[in-house]
Amino acid sequence: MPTIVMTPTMNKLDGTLKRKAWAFIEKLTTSDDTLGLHIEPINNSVDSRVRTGRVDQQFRAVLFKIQGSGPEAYYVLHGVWNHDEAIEIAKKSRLSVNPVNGVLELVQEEPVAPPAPRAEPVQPALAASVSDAEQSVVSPDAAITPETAAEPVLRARGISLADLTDVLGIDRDLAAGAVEATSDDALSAVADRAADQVIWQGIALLEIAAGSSVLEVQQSLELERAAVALDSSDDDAVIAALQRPASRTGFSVLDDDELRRAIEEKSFDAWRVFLHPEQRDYAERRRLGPFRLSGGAGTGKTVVLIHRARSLARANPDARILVTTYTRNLADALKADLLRLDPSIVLALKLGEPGVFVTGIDAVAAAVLRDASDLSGAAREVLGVDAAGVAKRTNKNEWTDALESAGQNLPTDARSVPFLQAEYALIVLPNRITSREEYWKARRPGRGVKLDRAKRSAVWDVVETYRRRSRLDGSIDFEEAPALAAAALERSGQHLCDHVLVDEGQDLTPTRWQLLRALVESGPDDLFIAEDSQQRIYGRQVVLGRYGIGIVGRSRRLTLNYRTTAENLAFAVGVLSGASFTDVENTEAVSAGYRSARRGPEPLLIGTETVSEELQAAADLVAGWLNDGLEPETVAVLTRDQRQRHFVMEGLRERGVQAREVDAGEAGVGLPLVMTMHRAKGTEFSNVLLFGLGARAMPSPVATKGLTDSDLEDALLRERSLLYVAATRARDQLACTWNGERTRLLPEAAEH
Ligand SMILES: Nc1ncnc2c1ncn2[C@@H]1O[C@H](COP(=O)(O)OP(=O)(O)OP(=O)(O)O)[C@@H](O)[C@H]1O
Repeated sequence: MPTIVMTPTMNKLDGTLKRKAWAFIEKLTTSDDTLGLHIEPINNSVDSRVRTGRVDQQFRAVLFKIQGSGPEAYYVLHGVWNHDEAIEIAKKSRLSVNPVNGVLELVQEEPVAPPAPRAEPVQPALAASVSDAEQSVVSPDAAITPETAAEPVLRARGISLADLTDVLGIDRDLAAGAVEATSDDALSAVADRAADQVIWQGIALLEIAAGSSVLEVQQSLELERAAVALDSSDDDAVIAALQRPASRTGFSVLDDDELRRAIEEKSFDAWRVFLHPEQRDYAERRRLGPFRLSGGAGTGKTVVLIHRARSLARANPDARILVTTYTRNLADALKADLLRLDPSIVLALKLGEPGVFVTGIDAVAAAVLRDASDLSGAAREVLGVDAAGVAKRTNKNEWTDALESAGQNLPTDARSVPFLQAEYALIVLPNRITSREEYWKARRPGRGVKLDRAKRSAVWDVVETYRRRSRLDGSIDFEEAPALAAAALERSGQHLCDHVLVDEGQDLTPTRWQLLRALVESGPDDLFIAEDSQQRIYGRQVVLGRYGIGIVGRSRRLTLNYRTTAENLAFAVGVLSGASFTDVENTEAVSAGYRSARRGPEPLLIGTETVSEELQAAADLVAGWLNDGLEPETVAVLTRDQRQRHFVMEGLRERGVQAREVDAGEAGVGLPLVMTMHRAKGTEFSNVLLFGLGARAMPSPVATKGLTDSDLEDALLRERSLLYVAATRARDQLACTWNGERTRLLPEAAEH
């Protein structure tokens, strides 16, 4: 059976043609002699290995047959086109091994785009010199005087043509275009052009455009020099080149299972097969201890986590692997993605059994508590009581009631439910404080409000009251449950997992981290943490080192955004500007260097006078998108809270636009969706409308009411992050509406 190698173009077919193309591939997998496939070479083609095959009367597949020294051929599928176009494309397509780095490329002998202004050969040594670069700056038709001519962007950064061609292996014309670019936009445009030709070169130039050095690009794409000169005409060299990490951004050798599924589904998800070398490395390389993968929204952290779970499961089918995250909706989505990546993966039915167990972190706590052997010991250690009811969760109002009944002596800056809840979750529980005396002595780093002994006593009065009431009620709260579970595990000396992988780690609270730490023994591949501190919309900033999770030196960041267009990304990053975020290692989180592989329309910003006008604008936008032919479920309207979600649903309905209100559970298909920004975490849509971005609605008055100064600061940070999360859900078109004054969290941009 021949080996089938896919390129991304094979996924761009629609309708009947798609069906026929996959039927063609299916036949090809059995034998290339199959009657009717008409696999034929093309006269006068630049690559003698190119073939066309008959998809139907009108369409032809263009493919390469690589025989090599093995018994079976490799078929590299380039794409499917109308007969005449296919012949033209086949004639000029060449599979070529990059002479600098051994990466496989599919190139067109005649460039599709007009040649860059400076196409004549340049001696690499000379190209690096200033005089040469100066000559090449001025395009013949640009009326720019030497005084006004802008300096090429890359020259200012000390990057020469030779760096791009001879060190990185970038095509000479593209490299010439890049070194001549006098603005970031012009440089990005060259990167876009490169991506249309050879994907890895597009990524390399995008990384350069975003500020990476030549060495950094070399490392990120694993572009070390080819050890031997590779000969493109040698089939075995081509087959070897397929394995280079950067080749795998544009070519995927499907294994039997993947191929069978792709044929069944008549497509394959790019994220399943075309990983960036960095993503592949983070998914596959074994680590000596906890590993943190950070990165902006849409950079593929979840994709890496899912690939890593599979890789660990494949390496040891008996391993007990936990994949978890903060909310149940997200855990369900992770499970669905894991099964999409690999339906044969063995899911564990219970925590602690071999296989991959996917569930929300609170369900993990509940599962541990259900089976814990020494619950009373854990209750004594954490809560200072002999027994705790672990099946029931404490009512949210208990803190308010405890504050009212025992908070008379509290200082003003500690007299709020959010303050007390945070003090309990960040200090009391993780330190297992069970007495007033212990609380007096506790260290309280990062808590803002200073508390002397008397003030601490006043806080403790409320904590004690809260605990007493919960005990009478027979309940524990959502912070206590993981604290107890962690203590129970520690007392049992048992580790229920061999590997724990956490998504959206920034939202986890200290006791949840303690639980994760207790689930898995410290050692190789114990914890893999995907997180983005700038997307923290729950909980408080946490420093992992305080909970036995030492990451030092095992932290990496992804920066290439696969989801959002450059326009939406710039807008979303603008939401973050002016605020400072601290990550789980207690260092400043940065958003510099994020870049997008895609371009699209500018975000639409629509301010109206009245709320009814805003609803009308929303209804018009959504109706317009549907009229343009978007699949309804790829359109989402996001709101700040549930009340507004109902309001928008009603407003759209009154204006003739049917939509589906999404809360917990699956989003469903067939209608545009309306959900809160919180619910939208981890999802993505083609077009997204952020409704209600007025100054009075965001920051939310409810979320910021009655807070102490430092709590308010953190709440405002979370509001900003929430808007960032919401804005980064759009793949293509982002729109924002408000009535009256707009929120100050929005970055400055033109109104439409
Ligand atoms: N190598 C890849 N090739 C193609 N698509 C990719 C690749 N990596 C990620 N993607 C796509 O990019 C999008 C974002 O990926 P993912 O959800 O993993 O990002 P994330 O960093 O977890 O985002 P967020 O923080 O917003 O949840 C998804 O549509 C995913 O399929």
